[in-house]
Amino acid sequence: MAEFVLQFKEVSFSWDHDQPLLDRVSFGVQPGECVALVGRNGAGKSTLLKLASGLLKPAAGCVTLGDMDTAHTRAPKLARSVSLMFQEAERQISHDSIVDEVAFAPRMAGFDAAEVQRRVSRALNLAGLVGKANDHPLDLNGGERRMLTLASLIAQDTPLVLLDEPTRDFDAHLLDLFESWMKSALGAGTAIVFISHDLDFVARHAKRVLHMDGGEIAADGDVSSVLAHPDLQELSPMSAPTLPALCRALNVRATTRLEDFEHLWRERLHSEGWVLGQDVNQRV
Ligand SMILES: Nc1ncnc2c1ncn2[C@@H]1O[C@H](COP(=O)(O)OP(=O)(O)OP(=O)(O)O)[C@@H](O)[C@H]1O
Repeated sequence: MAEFVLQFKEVSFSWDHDQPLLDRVSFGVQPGECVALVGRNGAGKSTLLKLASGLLKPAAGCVTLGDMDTAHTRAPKLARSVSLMFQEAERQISHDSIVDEVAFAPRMAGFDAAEVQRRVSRALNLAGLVGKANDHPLDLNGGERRMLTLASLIAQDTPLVLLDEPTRDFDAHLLDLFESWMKSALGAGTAIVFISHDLDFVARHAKRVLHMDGGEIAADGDVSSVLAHPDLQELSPMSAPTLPALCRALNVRATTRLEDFEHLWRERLHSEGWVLGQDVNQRV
């Protein structure tokens, strides 16, 4: 079995020959990993996801999915290993009913009717679309259409899922459904690579963050080390997630876990001679 579900080896790509967009980018993603891709607008994040899906081919270097080189593997075979939600997710919807949209990928993959039915039911259930199976996708609002593309990805059931700003347009209910699906998919060993400008969402879910800047991966590490690093603001104008930003302002070691913050903050107050009571905090 391949060690990585996705690997970039020295990958370069440009839309315009005079201006390379990605310059010898290398990284690997293992089964069950949750990786966030962050960076300023135009850094090349969406392009990188399209290269990862095999929709684009590198100008130099290679992208592999398991043991398949995307440059030399046909799309139907790649589709068993990877699925992608576009930034403009509604543009990838092409059927007149929700159920047909979700059934399309498993049908194309050659599954029998019973398996297609099983996958569609599971996907509609996880995406909260059971009661709308026969509706037209145009009857859905923006967030629901994004959930419909998620349902199509769930029905595809690939070991690697790529998501380009997946939580745009979500209300609290859809975000809840989406986060539940994410946790269960990761628990089942699916690898997820997602782009997001919502750094609190990144801090809640990603175990690892790739920060793209200047055509390369400028930082690759856990959430606290990448998103709370002072260089982040210098690399690109992104504010840190709420908790690491608070830690920084209070001069407490950066963390993305509320329990850790509480512990660190109590330690700090204790070291400064404060006594913490139920109702009254006073200095001795
Ligand atoms: N199909 C295309 N043809 C030509 N240039 C493109 C194409 N797609 C993207 N680009 C250019 O490539 C650069 C990187 O775009 P990309 O969408 O990959 O960045 P991004 O980091 O995802 O940005 P954002 O956060 O705004 O979505 C931009 O300058 C963009 O204009």
